[in-house]
Amino acid sequence: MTRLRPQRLGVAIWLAVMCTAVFLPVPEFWITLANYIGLYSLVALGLVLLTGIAGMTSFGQAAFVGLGAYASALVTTQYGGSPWVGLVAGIALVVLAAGALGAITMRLSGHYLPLGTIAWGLSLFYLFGNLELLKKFDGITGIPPINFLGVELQSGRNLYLLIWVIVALAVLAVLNLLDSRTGRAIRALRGGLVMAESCGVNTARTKLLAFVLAAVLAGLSGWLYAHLQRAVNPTPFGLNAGITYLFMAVVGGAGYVWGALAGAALMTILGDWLQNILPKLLGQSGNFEVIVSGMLLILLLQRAPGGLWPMVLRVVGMFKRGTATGEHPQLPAPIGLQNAQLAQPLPRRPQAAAGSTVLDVRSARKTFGGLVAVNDVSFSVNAGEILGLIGPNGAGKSTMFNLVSGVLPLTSGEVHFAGERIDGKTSRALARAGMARTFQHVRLLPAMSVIENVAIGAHLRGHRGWMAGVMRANRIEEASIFAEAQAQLDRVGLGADALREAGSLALGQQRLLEIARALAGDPVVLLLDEPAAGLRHQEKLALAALLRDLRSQGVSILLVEHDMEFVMGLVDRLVVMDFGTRIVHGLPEAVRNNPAVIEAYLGGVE
Ligand SMILES: Nc1ncnc2c1ncn2[C@@H]1O[C@H](COP(=O)(O)OP(=O)(O)OP(=O)(O)O)[C@@H](O)[C@H]1O
Repeated sequence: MTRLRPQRLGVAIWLAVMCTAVFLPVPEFWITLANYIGLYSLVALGLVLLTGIAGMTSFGQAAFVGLGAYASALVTTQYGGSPWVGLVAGIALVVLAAGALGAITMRLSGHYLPLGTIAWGLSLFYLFGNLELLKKFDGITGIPPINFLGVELQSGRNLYLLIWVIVALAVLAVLNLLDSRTGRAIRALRGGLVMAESCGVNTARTKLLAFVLAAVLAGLSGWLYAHLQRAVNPTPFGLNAGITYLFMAVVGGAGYVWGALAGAALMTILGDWLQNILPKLLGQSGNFEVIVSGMLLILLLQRAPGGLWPMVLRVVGMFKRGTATGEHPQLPAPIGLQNAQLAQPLPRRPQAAAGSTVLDVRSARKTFGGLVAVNDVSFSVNAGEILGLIGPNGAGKSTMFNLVSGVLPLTSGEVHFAGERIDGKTSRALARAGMARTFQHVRLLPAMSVIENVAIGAHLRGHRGWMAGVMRANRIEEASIFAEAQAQLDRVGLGADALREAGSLALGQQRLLEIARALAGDPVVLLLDEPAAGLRHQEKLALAALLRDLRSQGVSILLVEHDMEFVMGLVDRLVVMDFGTRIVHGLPEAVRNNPAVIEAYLGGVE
């Protein structure tokens, strides 16, 4: 039996408390407030997924709430359908609309993305208000209540249980999703698209998925809203509401599932309390609560930039630290580690025959305007060897690395990998073909555990989708991916740190972690971009020892490095670049004594 993880236990306890509350003699007003918190939580939960976790800001979620609400209102009042048919119609409409809008807006980046969401948020609002079918700004009235197992959910008290069970299921679904192969891909978007793609994640599809799922949660909230209010009009689905939803997610802690609930509860209760108390204090009525709550929320965000939930976690952590042993804090074990006994070996790709050419760069050229950054450079990497590519600052090494790894297109020339021409292919296609890389400036997900970071590297070795993640139908695959990730961590010497936060590792360990992540993809060749940069002497020695080990296990490595001493005792062959040109290549000792190298490279070094 699977142990209940703290998060899941949290859902169970909280749901039990919420469900018991309705049977106590609590005032009707509290029930109404709790119902609205539930509805807002659903939308904020979608925003946590979309904005806090996937890193895409949307001001337009209220429009999806409106789509869910109007669809059910229309189905039930105009076509005589049941609210459940309305729910199906609403979700279908939201998926279609979000699919179409997301396909356009998710391509935007920077401030264009939020502006894009504002644009379609406004468009949908005015669509609701101008369509005769939807009774324009007057809206639709006479919406029937939901009938659940023969019971008409007429009152707020009746709907309360349904709302909170749906919220609990949604929280559980998002928690399950995030602890799955697709969830890690969504989280990887935050680490930069180049990193995610180099691990084989289809970033465009993953962004769209996050967008549609967030919209579905909003649509679900809209459906409940329509049957709670029994009337809909465009006002609650406008831009103001969109901003408020985003505020809820950010104030609660946009990076945390529980932050959605915290934010929705805080803003709803605070707004209501201020609305009651301010007229009494000020002796006059007006919308003062909007001004005061705005100021209070700014203050809160100043004190706690990550939102309310991280503050709660810190307080809980303080209590925990009292009993801690001084070890590094451990993150909860992902589902893949909890079911370790289910693990099966992941499929491995055929490795290249020893000595055969795995990577062949032929007259690669790259120009930036008039500057020739890489000038017809050729070299090859053989199976089971370490080839060093070195050169002084500005020699063109990074550009060469980007040409080989599919980040930059070649101006001319060819790159062949495992017998196939690969220039022009995406990083993702190269990952699929067996090329894995690390980054000059380490690119990890610092808040994620070490082992989950490595599991992202094995993305292409699994295939279960988001639904399997949500339904937990992925246990065997998750266990297999995590067994592989643990094996790679053991291989680089980080086995004992699997559940540490990746961001808490020293730089040298972070570089080892990147190598483990690359190895988790079962690569044919490993491309390392200045792995020794910024490392202390001991860390360099450990890294060199690891690379020697990997070579002895048959791994082929292209090592792009600035540090001459680091590569000398390590690589089998060296290629030296200067001013974009290959000036020398050969065995390390011969290269070291070559006058051209001494002049171009060592000449400038004391
Ligand atoms: N995107 C770009 N646009 C214009 N010029 C560029 C671009 N990228 C690199 N360059 C130029 O190409 C040349 C080679 O740069 P590159 O970063 O590849 O060198 P490097 O050998 O990796 O240097 P370092 O060790 O300092 O990273 C430099 O003159 C650099 O200014």
